[in-house]
Amino acid sequence: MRGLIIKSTGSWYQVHAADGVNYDCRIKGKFRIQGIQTTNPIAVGDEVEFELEPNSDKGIIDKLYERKNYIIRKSINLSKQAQIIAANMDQAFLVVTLASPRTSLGFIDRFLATAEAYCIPAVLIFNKLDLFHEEGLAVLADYAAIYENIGYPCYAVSALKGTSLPLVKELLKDKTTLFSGHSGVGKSSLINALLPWMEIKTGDVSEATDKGQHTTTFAEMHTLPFGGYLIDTPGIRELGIFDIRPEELGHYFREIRDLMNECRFNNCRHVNEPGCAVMKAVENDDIALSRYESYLSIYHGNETRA
Ligand SMILES: Nc1nc2c(ncn2[C@@H]2O[C@H](COP(=O)(O)OP(=O)(O)OP(=O)(O)O)[C@@H](O)[C@H]2O)c(=O)[nH]1
Ligand SMILES: [Zn+2]
Repeated sequence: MRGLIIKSTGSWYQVHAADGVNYDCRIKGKFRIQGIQTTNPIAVGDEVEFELEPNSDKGIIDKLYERKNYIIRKSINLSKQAQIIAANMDQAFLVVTLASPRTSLGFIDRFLATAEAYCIPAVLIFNKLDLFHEEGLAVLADYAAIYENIGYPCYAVSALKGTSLPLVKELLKDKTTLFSGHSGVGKSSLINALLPWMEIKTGDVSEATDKGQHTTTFAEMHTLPFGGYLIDTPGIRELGIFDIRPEELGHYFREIRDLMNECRFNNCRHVNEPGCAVMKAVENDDIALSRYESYLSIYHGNETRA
């Protein structure tokens, strides 16, 4: 039977099958992504084929269907190993805030570059709108403009007051959506406000995440009653930029990608080359300086964290 992985604990997988029932399944055999060693072969969002064991309601997964996309992160303690966080997403929402704890533009740009690399359309949700007055609203509009100008939809919402949440709900309908955001931006509050029956824990306490324990965190997939799925990534602070070679990075900044053919040298790094169309666009304010700075920061391997 064909099914969708909706939960994974590493050894057991919950499969939502074509008959509408959820089955607990194990894996048989090896599932490998070419060239990447993974600590978990299958993740939420994966489409699989499974068979029930004789006289049992438990199943064995024996086939993994090709993925449309997937996100992985490096395991810090096991070099070269990666963990697949989720697969087959239609879109990724990054919940951010310009209130406290403020999301840095560098963090946003890193996320967007990663989403580009994984071929997942990204949307920015600016939360805590209720805390802004005139001046703050102007800053918010400036920030949103940076991203809307390069084609990323932006929504300003308040999880607390419910502002603009129907719009966000509409975007979730019939789609598989990944929710990300660093601790304290109100991601759990937002999910609870959108889907009150889910009762995800919220609070100011952020669990002390020891980087060595990455392998114990799994994404959670929730079925939406109005159609679609929401994938929450608790404890995952950022998607990480997995093995993007510096010379590829320009491809993952949309506005840089659009201009790179106009640089004098076809191997231009857009760092200090003469005749660089990207640097010229930054000078002319056609490319936002903050975006270019993020490009340079990632290019030079600067691991700035929000
Ligand atoms: N003013 C205001 N506060 C909010 C809003 N959304 C969330 N908060 C507050 O922000 C804090 C963090 O909210 P959470 O929903 O726990 O944030 P989170 O992003 O899930 O963070 P973790 O639980 O650490 O992953 C809480 O004190 C919330 O009450 C909002 O729209 N407006
Ligand atoms: Zn250039």
